[in-house]
Amino acid sequence: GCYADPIKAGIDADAVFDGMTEHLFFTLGKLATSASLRDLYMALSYAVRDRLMTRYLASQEAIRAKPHKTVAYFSAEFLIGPQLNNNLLNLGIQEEAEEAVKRFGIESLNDILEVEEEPGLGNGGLGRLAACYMESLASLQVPAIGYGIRYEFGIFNQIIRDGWQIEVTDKWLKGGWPWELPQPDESCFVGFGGRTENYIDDQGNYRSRWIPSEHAIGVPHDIPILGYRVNNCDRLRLWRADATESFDFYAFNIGDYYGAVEEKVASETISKVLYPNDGTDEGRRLRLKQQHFFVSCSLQDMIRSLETRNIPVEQFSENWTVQLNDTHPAIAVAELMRLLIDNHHFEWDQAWDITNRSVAYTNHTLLPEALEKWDLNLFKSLLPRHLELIYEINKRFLQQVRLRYPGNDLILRKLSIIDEEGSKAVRMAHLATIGAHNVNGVAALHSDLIKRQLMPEFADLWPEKFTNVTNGVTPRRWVALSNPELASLLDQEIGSNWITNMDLLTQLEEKENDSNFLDVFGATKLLGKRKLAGYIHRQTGILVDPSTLFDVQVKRIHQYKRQHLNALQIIAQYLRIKNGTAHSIAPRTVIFGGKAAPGYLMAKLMIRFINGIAEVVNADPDMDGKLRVVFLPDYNVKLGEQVYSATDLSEQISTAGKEASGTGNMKFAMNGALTIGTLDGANVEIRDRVGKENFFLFGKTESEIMKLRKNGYDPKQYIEKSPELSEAIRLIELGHFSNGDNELFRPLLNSLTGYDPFFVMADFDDYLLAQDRVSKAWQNHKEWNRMALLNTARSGFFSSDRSIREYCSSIWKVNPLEVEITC
Ligand SMILES: CCc1ccc([C@H](C)CC(=O)N[C@@H]2O[C@H](CO)[C@@H](O)[C@H](O)[C@H]2O)cc1
Repeated sequence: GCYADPIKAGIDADAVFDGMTEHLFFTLGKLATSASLRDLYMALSYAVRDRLMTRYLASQEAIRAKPHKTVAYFSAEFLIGPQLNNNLLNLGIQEEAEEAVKRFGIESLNDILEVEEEPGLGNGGLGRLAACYMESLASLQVPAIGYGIRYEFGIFNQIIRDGWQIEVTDKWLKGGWPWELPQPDESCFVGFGGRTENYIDDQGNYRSRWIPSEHAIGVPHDIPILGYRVNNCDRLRLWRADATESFDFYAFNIGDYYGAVEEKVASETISKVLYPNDGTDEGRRLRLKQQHFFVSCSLQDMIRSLETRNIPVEQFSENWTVQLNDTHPAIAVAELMRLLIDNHHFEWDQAWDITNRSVAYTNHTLLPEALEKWDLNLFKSLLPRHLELIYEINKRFLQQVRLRYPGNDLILRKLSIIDEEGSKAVRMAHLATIGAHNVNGVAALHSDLIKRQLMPEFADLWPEKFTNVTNGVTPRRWVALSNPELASLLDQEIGSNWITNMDLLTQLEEKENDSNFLDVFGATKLLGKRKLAGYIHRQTGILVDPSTLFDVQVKRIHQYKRQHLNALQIIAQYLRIKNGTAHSIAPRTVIFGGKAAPGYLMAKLMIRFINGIAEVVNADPDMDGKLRVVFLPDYNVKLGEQVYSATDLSEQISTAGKEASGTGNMKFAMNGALTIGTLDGANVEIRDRVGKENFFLFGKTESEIMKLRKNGYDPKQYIEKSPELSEAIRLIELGHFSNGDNELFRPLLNSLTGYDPFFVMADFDDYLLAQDRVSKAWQNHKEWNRMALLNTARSGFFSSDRSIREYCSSIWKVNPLEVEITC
């Protein structure tokens, strides 16, 4: 059924206005006359949420009525970003909302959108990919649930003080968040610690069971994920941890007030905060607790949904397909076995068959320090029953390996889930790979390196199990929402179907020599740059000229992403201008953005280094009109929406073989930025598709880096060979960018001139040459716009709709489900 009341469901401006007025009055207890911007944001959000509900409920009803295989996307992170404008776009009522808010005397809808708090429930690439995938699943009408954790505090807010990153707690929930629906009656119990015991059940079967010493409750909070202009509205089910016993009266009565709330505090801590590391496994007990918590709640929830629909649990894999977003939810392999064997009394083989058929695993990084390995004792103390099951899984697996490689003990040690070297540990990537029916990388080169470098033995054992699905990004948020000028130009030029069929963009190629069109295309970029210039001035006080080349590197700060290589190149440009040898350099504004993990000191020093350079360059009159350097604080999804549509040059300069894919690179290309980059991750596929001539390539390939590493790499050789590089280093050593303090950047210099693990020195000269090619190309604006247009025209492949279609057909074997809404 549907809800026809116009105040709740009408999609014209009047109805939206009435809906807002009603929520102001009844939900927020405010009169329009005294409503703040935030009140109006909440009122509009509730009014929009009303208009999602019919689709939201109909989508669930459709599955209840006719069982349909559903995707369960398990991720410790979902970086969903601001929700209001995305829901207005996907409902198709942006204009109506614009008109409605104007009736409250508001300048524009943008003023309302600006006050929205974004849920920072992720660190970077992995979390944002999960969000793009959830939106594409709904837009492609594929039933899906994203299962994760409702962190009370998300990724920290970043402020820059005296050039240093300062972390500030992210209180995203303060004042309430309108986009979630708590469902306490669907809570789940989760155990931790304790012991296991064997017993004989009343049919005389030998069984094992877990006696946890600690429990927590998982309360689900559902967030509707509406597809673009379809009835399908999937959901994100995020678990909040609560105490089984929230107040201990006995403790209170004897005056032990802390004791009275101790258990509550302990349980709630589980979903208190997101771990802010983007690629370094810290192996903290609470992190493993978080992983088991949301995985157990989710699997219990999935089994319960079968039972409530009277579908036998035996048919789990026909009704659910589980995607593990990296190893963070890999405990799912053992937890599903536990639930099927201990709770539903399945025999081992049947339970394993169901698990193997249902689970697939995506790897997002090759960095050794990012591969999760849990200390055996920690694992045993927290999850004793799971360890027993993992031992059994491992035993049976190694039997297979022995058959395949008789007498080869080394390979047994290499493949075992249990790492016996040094302090014993549980290798989660091995558990995921053994338990899954499919393992994929996130770009062609990365998937190849998984087979050649990370898991050669597994790939040799199960070649068909290892596949590739190159990442993608949703064009709804990353073009239509964040670049409305380009979107309306596309609508005019090729109609509006591009937004759900990005391959249509190739029609733009016909316009590559249409200079009027190229001018209009260039003009949309300039509009974005003007907006960003305004934002930069408001945030940092730095005045930048939108007519300069906007050269942008925004992503998490990490040595392998080589923000310091970019910074060194800026010093070289600075020196050329100072020495009067900067003949043909393009006037540039170099923009950085990105957070460093709080414990990652070298990354934090890289931020200080960039700000040190910015201070000197921006204060030097010789640089006026030639060079400006900006570090944009608190880079997140919202800021990203402003940056991708305002960029001429996209910096994708990681050491070849280190960036699994990258997704920012795709967002830039879609919005007509040219890429300067290495043959790493998805850069390879971007260059192949947009055309080698429309991409500024530099740097050593992955195999050249391997050779260099194997044959012994001495960065000093490269410094000596490069006058501009050695001059730049000399200037840093003099303290030129640190007010004369020549100790401040010592650790950075020592790393670069000593071991240089990411080959910054080896790629410097080639990078500088590529930047010269950029400067030269920038001189000819028409030619630049032509290349930019071809990047947009040929970026259709990088839509997350294409990625999701590949997952659906090659891994999940699921089909779309039309959701009928009969009024
Ligand atoms: C255990 C700590 C930890 C936390 C996060 C991660 C993520 C896997 C890191 C991450 O975000 N990887 C990025 O995933 C993107 C989506 O596939 C890729 O585009 C990026 O190249 C990859 O770095 C690893 C380890």
